[in-house]
Amino acid sequence: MPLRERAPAKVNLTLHVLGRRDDGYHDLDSLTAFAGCAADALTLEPAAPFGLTVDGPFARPAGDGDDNLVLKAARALAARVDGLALGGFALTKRIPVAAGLGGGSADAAAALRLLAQLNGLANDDPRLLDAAAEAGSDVPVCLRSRAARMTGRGEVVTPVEIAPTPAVLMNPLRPAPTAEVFRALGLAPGETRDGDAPPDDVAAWIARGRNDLEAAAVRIAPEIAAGLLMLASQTGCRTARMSGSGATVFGLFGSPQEARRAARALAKAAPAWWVRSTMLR
Ligand SMILES: C[C@@](CO)(OP(=O)(O)O)[C@H](O)COP(=O)(O)OP(=O)(O)OC[C@H]1O[C@@H](n2ccc(N)nc2=O)[C@H](O)[C@@H]1O
Ligand SMILES: Nc1ncnc2c1ncn2[C@@H]1O[C@H](COP(=O)(O)OP(=O)(O)O)[C@@H](O)[C@H]1O
Repeated sequence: MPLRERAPAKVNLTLHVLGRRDDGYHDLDSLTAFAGCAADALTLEPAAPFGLTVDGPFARPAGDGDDNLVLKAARALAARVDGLALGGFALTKRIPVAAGLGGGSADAAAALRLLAQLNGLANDDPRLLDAAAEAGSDVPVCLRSRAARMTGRGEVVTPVEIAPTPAVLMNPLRPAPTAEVFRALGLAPGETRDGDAPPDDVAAWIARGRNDLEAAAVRIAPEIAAGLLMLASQTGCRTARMSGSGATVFGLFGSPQEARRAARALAKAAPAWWVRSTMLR
């Protein structure tokens, strides 16, 4: 029987960029949450040879080659754990790719959880955390897949309690490559910006927050501005913002019914977009 894990989409409720480091990465401060029903599915068959098959609506852009983050994460863990038992992975790809939803990172984290289960490793085993950080900046926060404050390059993860938050996610199905968006932000190496301590109240943290990558991402994918306008003008959402490096935008609502109603209206108004209503936690 294969082992199974869900790999839920990540949403950056806030994303503040605090500076560009000399190693080319940016220091971030982000309140991050996870979608209840926008997720990839990953299985691991211990008896099968090491490898990966991919199916689902976004199988092609994700690819099943060596650069898939599932295999990259598995190799990063195998390099740290002598005699690590592996197996055959099968991924069903339902999260749009290069969308600011951390789909590849969620898959990498799910692969690490499956390997931890197979090999009897604890969730807080430092080798698991190191392998996650090597696989990508967003992978550490995806290991737990519950709301957290993410700082540093992404590797410093502090759990945050948030009330389950009804949301609509919408993506124009145009990729917004993360590195390109950070480049478009145009910070010089070593340049820093002041960061504020977030308010204790999570609702205020979200309401007063922002996504510093929004303007840079709009220059690369102008549809983002149209999505934000649709959310703000047509749905009555409390907050409309971009997730990660885009191009996914999200609206936050007072109730799941309002979110579902808005998702139906948006899917009709923008039939070429991927639209989902979900709870963020
Ligand atoms: C922006 C965020 C916010 O959660 O999300 P996405 O838009 O990818 O979902 C993440 O920081 C993305 O994390 P991840 O997608 O894992 O990025 P990585 O593979 O580590 O890095 C890809 C590239 O993005 C840039 N990068 C990434 C993270 C970071 N803190 N600073 C950066 O400058 C670098 O140019 C790097 O080469
Ligand atoms: N399992 C995977 N799912 C999606 N993309 C993947 C995966 N493995 C590698 N990639 C590559 O990683 C890049 C970022 O993908 P993704 O995680 O979807 O971006 P984002 O974090 O912006 O949503 C893409 O260029 C894609 O080709």
